Amino acid sequence: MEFTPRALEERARVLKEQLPSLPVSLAVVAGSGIELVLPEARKLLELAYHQVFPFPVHGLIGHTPTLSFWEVQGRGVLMFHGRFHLYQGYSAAEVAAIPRLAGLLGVSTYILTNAAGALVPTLEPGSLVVLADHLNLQGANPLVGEWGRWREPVFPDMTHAYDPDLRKLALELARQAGFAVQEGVYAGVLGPSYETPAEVRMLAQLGGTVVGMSTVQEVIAARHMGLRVLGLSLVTNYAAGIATRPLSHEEVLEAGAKAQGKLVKLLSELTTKLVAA
Ligand SMILES: O=P(O)(O)O[C@H]1O[C@H](CO)[C@@H](O)[C@H]1O
Ligand code: HPA
Repeated sequence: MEFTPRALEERARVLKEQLPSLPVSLAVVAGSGIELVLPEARKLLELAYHQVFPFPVHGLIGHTPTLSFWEVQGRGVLMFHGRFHLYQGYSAAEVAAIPRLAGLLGVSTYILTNAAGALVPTLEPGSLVVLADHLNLQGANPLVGEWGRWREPVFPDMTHAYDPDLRKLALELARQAGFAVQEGVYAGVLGPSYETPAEVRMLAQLGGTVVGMSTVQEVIAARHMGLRVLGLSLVTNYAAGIATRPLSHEEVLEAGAKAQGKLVKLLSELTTKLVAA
């Protein structure tokens, strides 16, 4: 069955009845190998994605597909553990379902994390990139067709897709959490094969800093929903041709696990600051 705006709106209505009745201000999405918890907050509820999204959900290694609901200073924070990717066969609308649902549930700020490859040799694995912009090279857009007509604007401006104030705050807090951190541009490709060395050189020449197979559809949909967006790329590996050994998803997951302590610290600080704002 086709996934329609009506189906998502109906699911949001049902979820609102199931979720604790706290004002929800923030959603956080965990990328590949990134396990997120909020040590100083209370987890009030956890739902499997098949209970959350009105389309068939199939998993991917490195993602535990659940939505958890946390209470932080009397406010609700949604944590999406795992995302949908075009290369898994999901449509652009399904990939964009996470920010759209978050928006329908009342979220105003959308923080996404992802695992990404470094397009430049100076960016070491383990470091963090606060996204300042992106290149959508996936040949898809979640606003095509009826989803684009679902709400205004039909032609959303993407000049400040990644919120400048959130970027500043994230840079400061990431340093405090112990990350080597810089701003950069996310090159979003389709995957699931990793890039060739020639593609990596091209992406760097196009202005990319890191490369990954997610994020851009979500960010377009989030901006269409009027959400403020913060994008954080954990550099899990050097991209092909810069790396001295073959790329693997296992290496990506390992790098996520290694950075977990710092990521949890950063996300805890960010959520505390943002719910209070
Ligand atoms: O972007 P996330 O979902 O973190 O995952 C990244 O890691 C996977 C490749 O190892 C791809 O899915 C890529 O996009
Ligand atoms: O090198 C990469 N390329 C594409 N996606 C990725 N996700 C993690 N690392 C990579």
